Amino acid sequence: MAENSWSLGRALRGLFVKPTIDETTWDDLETALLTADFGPDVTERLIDELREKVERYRTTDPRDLQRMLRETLEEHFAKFDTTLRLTERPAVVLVVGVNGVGKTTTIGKFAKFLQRYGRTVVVGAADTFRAAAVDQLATWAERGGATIVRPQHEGQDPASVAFQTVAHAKETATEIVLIDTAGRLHTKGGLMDELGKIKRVVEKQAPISEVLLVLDATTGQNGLLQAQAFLDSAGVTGLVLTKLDGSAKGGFVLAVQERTGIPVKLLGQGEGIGDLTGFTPHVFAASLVD
Ligand SMILES: Nc1nc2c(ncn2[C@@H]2O[C@H](COP(=O)(O)OP(=O)(O)OP(=O)(O)O)[C@@H](O)[C@H]2O)c(=O)[nH]1
Repeated sequence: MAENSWSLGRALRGLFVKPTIDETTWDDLETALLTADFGPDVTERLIDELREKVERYRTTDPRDLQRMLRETLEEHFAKFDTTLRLTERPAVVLVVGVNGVGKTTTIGKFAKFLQRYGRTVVVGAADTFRAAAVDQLATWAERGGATIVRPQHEGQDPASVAFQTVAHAKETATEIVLIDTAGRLHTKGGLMDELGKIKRVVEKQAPISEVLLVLDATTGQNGLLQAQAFLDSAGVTGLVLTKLDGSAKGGFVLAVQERTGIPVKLLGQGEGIGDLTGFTPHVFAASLVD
């Protein structure tokens, strides 16, 4: 498997080839986990669990520790149900998040991802205040093989664009609706009111299957603070982490799940249309450790 920037592999290599587990092993492991942005709480818990397992199995072999680390991480990742719920027809997905985190790009990549599974997709441009943003979304929707419903004029009520997008999906039997929403308004209250209105209007026609919050993995804890209003009141059902490529913060994936209690459902790992994958605990844990 090709080594990812966020893999712990390099940081841990020296540790697992040593003849025996000793105190420096634990120090080095702690440093590697903290560096990878697991955060102090999760790091401490992981180290405690691993020390306990090493003791229970009476091993001093670092290769056992490597296997236990992989298994422990997988157990932690798998505590959350990372499956996308897209069984309704149409399945409506609201995509939320602050500006600049990669929302537009993610929508294009997600459309492509769904298309690869044979799904038809329409994108609704309900972030209606910047014409340039709508054009950019249109470009990404096209790359992703989706149609787009645009506002009829700049600043059109976002909820009415969302309504028209779901109506279009029903008329054309399009299976999945991805709705782009605004990342910033003058007040946070205004933004949440707008999202609430979009939801109410959409739900007159179809249930909302997922509310996906897009987070930039390179911003770590700070990005979570910026997204707090969404976490508090947008009814987020899943997280999308973007910009994991080039980031050394593989641990953020676990830290963010534990801190929010919300599963990571998609990972963005590049600027290309194909650079979005689902999140599979087993695969991710193996890529982190091996
Ligand atoms: N390396 C990398 N870059 C990404 C990824 N996702 C998005 N980007 C880049 O991040 C920048 C912002 O992405 P956008 O999709 O425009 O972000 P946005 O949240 O829609 O931003 P606004 O349009 O300002 O609201 C662009 O330069 C993207 O190419 C990713 O997974 N990896």
